[in-house]
Amino acid sequence: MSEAKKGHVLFFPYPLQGHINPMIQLAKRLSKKGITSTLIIASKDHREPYTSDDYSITVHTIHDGFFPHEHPHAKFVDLDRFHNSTSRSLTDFISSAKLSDNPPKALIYDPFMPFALDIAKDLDLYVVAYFTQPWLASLVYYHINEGTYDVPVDRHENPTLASFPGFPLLSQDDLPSFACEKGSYPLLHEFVVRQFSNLLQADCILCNTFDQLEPKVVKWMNDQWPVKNIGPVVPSKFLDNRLPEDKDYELENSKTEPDESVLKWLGNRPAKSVVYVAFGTLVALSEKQMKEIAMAISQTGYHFLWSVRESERSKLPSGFIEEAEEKDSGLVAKWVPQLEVLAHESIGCFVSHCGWNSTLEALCLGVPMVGVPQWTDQPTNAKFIEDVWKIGVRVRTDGEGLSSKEEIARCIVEVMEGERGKEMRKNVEKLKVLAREAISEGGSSDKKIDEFVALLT
Ligand SMILES: O=c1ccn([C@@H]2O[C@H](COP(=O)(O)OP(=O)(O)O[C@H]3O[C@H](CO)[C@@H](O)[C@H](O)[C@H]3O)[C@@H](O)[C@H]2O)c(=O)[nH]1
Repeated sequence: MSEAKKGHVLFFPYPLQGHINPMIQLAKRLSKKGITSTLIIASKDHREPYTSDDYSITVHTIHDGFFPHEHPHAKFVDLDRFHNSTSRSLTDFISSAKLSDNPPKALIYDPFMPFALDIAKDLDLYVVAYFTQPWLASLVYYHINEGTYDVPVDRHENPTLASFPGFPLLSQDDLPSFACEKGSYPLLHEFVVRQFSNLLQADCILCNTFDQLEPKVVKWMNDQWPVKNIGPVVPSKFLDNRLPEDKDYELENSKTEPDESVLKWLGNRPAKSVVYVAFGTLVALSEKQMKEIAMAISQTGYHFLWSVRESERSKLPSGFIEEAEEKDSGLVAKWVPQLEVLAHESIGCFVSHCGWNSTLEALCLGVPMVGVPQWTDQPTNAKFIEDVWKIGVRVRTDGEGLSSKEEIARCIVEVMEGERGKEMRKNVEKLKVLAREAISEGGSSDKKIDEFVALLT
């Protein structure tokens, strides 16, 4: 049962699934601790508000300035339009919410949208920045904003190792993609660095990580800002099980049924025998890279489950899906219940782009990884996966950023049955225990959530 309601909090996630999910998960945890939560999603499509009974979370859409016929990614290109229109919509939404019977006390916003902080401050709310990417990437952006790290003009000229407090030395390949060369991704570079432009005015800063995962980085952070690490906010069923109904990232009334056929297929495979491959919700690999991965998997001879979004399927080698089905060697699905899959005993390793949610999920479920990072925070996450936590390996690339089938196959075999693979499995099991402890009653993240709730009530 939920506690009696204590206060009302607005959540304002950056409108991408990988950012919305950690907000939903925090809202569920806060709701169980007595907070009423409203999730505000900036969108070009209007949807009537709906409430999830289980968690007292209401979801509202506000207009982001784009039109239904425009490409869903237009808002990532025309940043000014997104900023100006969404600012107006957010101001209107908060102003009218303040006149309601249960006015909000606080706004939890994604620092990808620093304008939300200014709006909430002007409207007299307690303002909370919630990072859904790890400190590993965010701190690099912070140092760029502060002028304490100068992004090189050419990543290949004079390659030096970048040094940041609490970090191992980072090569250009380990840095977040927006931070390894001046002029590459200029819009996105400015976008991620701007997160820190007004951050000091936030009343509190949260992050979806846990203290024991990045202890050196966290120690440095704690000396600078009022930070609370409240993660991992992976659904409770796969962690502490204190919210038994919290089985996935969705809210009750929009749930899609899990794809039983995938789990049934896994059920017929021996323990730790299947290679699971997935690249999250955004990454679009080149056709060449998809083919190298497909050939690598076939070459290793392991059973595989590959989640390939509809838009990516045409990049697979022709006949690949049919041959896998015929030989019963693998399954290509359009979308899989990833948490259920990673929790399945048949899974031996996870070939991943190292998005932060996927990384936390693998770690919480004790699955070693083969990292094929593509961009944004993924290279830095992969560096920690391989060299700091030692729970996986990262595939190397050639001068054009392509990983060959031989290299991918070598990494998969190493994790599945090499000596290092055994160590990785032990290390990931240890992190799994620490992750569970952090979010369980009295754990570091649970305490931080309680402290946070106390600030709001
Ligand atoms: O078949 C699938 C494939 C994915 N997922 C889920 O989709 C999410 C993917 O999230 P993530 O691993 O973070 O990848 P992206 O969707 O690519 O996330 C974006 O946002 C993240 C958080 O900011 C960043 O770390 C990434 O680099 C960025 O690409 C995870 O929860 C997965 O469980 C499924 O449930 N089924």
